[in-house]
Amino acid sequence: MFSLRLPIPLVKTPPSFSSYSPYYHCPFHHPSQTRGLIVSKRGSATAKCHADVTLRHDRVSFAGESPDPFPAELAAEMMPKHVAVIMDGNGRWAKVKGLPPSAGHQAGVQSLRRMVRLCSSWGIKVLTVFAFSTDNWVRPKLEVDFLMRLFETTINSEVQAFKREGIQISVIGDSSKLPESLKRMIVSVEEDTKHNSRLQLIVALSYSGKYDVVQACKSVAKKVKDDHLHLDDINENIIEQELETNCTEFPYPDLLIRTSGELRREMNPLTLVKRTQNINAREAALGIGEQASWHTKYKDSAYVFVGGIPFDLTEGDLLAVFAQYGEVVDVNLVRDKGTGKSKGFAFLAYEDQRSTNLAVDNLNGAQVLGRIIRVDHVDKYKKKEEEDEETERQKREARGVCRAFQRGECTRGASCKFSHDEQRAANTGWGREEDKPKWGHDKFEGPKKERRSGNNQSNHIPETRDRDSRTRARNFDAELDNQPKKSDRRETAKRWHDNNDDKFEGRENNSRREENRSRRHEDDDKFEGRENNSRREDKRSRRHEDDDKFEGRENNSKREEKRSRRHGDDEFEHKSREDGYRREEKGSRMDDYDGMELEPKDQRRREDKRSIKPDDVEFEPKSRDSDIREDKKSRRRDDDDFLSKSREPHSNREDMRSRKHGEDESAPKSRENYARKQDDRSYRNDSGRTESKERYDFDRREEKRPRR
Ligand SMILES: CC(C)=CCC/C(C)=C/CC/C(C)=C/COP(=O)(O)OP(=O)(O)O
Repeated sequence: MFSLRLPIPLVKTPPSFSSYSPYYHCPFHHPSQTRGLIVSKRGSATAKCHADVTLRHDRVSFAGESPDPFPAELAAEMMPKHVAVIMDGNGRWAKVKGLPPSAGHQAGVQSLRRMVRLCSSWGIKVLTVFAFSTDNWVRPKLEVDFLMRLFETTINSEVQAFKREGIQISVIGDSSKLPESLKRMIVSVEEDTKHNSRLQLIVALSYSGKYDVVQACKSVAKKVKDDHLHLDDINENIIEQELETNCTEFPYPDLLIRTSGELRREMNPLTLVKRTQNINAREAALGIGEQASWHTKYKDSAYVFVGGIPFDLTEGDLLAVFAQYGEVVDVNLVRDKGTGKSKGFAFLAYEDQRSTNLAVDNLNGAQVLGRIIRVDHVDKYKKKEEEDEETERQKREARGVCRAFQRGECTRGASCKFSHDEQRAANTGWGREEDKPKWGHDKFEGPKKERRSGNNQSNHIPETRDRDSRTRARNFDAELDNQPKKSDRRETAKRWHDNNDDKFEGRENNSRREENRSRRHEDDDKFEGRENNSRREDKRSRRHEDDDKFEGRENNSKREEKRSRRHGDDEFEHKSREDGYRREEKGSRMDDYDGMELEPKDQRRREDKRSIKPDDVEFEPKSRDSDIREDKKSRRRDDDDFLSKSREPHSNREDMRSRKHGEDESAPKSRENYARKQDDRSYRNDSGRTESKERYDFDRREEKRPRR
């Protein structure tokens, strides 16, 4: 909820898992080590290992038996009062380490222990941890159960320490969905710690901003209904009072940390300008010297970044402006290669690094020809070597033919990353695959199939949350390959795939299935509720069957174009800092810089709204409903994934999977069942056999997603 209020600075924290990893205390994986967090091994070996958790707090306690000394390099006056932490990245952390997600969550608890101890030692008054959002309920049941037990056991085992250390516990969120035992425990721990005042630990469980707004509205509405409040008296303050986040003296976090280390990259440039100005102002007010200043972090870089530069300005103009603070030895005004026009941002180097401090302090936020420029330090500027024309040409050719160029639509001219070779364009529809004759023949068979293949990891595995969860099943095989006895598993998998080739793999069979499916779906039109599905199927079969019709090809090539452009960007630009700045610049161009003069509060709200957008996209995929549906569909698969990824013998899983496929092939009992099976199938078939639906849906979403 608080995120609607403040432009909260996001801080990247490397996952701070020290040598102490709870996972290593799981006797199931590391029987030799059993100190600290004990995972009891009751019941079924595979299921219970991560489901029954007892915590022994003889290692790292929430509350600090040995308070951490305050770091000398931090200024006590500048410490945040309220720190909020989104506890994400557990799954990713575990995955990187080849561990099941449960191990990631357990490691998260250890991080939380350290955070509580630090906050308590360093005088931070409020720590909010976003542990489980309302969206998390769609996770596999097994994982949800595991987390609920983890919350309960963790908090329960620390009550005494909380009391002893003066830590107050408050839990916010929709408690109606929580298990009864957890609810009881929450009531009791809140009561037991309510008079503590050293640190308030707010645990957000089953919480989301929307949930809070809704419950606040209901509460206000009830007051109006009960005549305790008049309609005309409802204002922001009234709503604010009803928010659950208002359970503390300092409701608005000064610092928001995502433990995954994810950053909100596209922060509004104006916000960045103001943020730097604020830091400078506070440093000046506190009389912080050069040594302790934030500038010292950049003492090894003589480069500054300049954004928001009026497009008419030249290198000479920049030199004139920046030379006020020292001798400028390099100016890289970034220009479009094709048109030569300035892109509105530049990198400048001073001969004396200290000049960068002056330039940042004095020119950040200055107006140049009516635009507010942003000047900031550059951590590690890597001077881009100019490539000679021949190298560039070779790279372009290697990337393949520009699809837009083939359609006569490319507007990038010489700056296009792809080949504009007329001859190649005439011969090929598929970039690098130019050896084969393409038009009208094997258009869908070659690269496209390759692209569809779920096994091809290099093919842009989507990274957002929802997509990630949907691709888990597909990554499943790949993950297994990394497990011990790799070769055996590959063998088994190969044998299985070979055996089932007739049933599932062949292109011919695939298209026959598609035909059958589309034929069956024609009948479906008669049935209410199935219409959309049938339309989708129709489209799909049209794409497959109407090779001669250009429509399908065009759409497809448009998608391919988008995709390849994305690939191109990812490969050659995205990672670079320059690209980050470029995106910022796009944002800055859209900005109304008059905002600088605004009242701080209004200003903050505007910036807030802007800065929320990118994150919303990140957190809230386009179609929440459909994602939830898909998540539900994949729940069974996720359960398997969560439980037994690294333990269950591969052959067993392959067996199970083959049985599932066998069922799929059986005649559907009813139309509804059939439809369900069709949907399920797209998630079960890991190796791209029925990925067409998934791909199709994915492509649709991609097409709808606003381009940056
Ligand atoms: C007592 C108490 C409050 C304990 C906190 C326990 C804890 C660490 C909770 C976090 C649970 C969770 C859903 C994390 C998201 O990680 P993820 O699986 O979504 O990771 P990902 O972002 O990599 O997918």
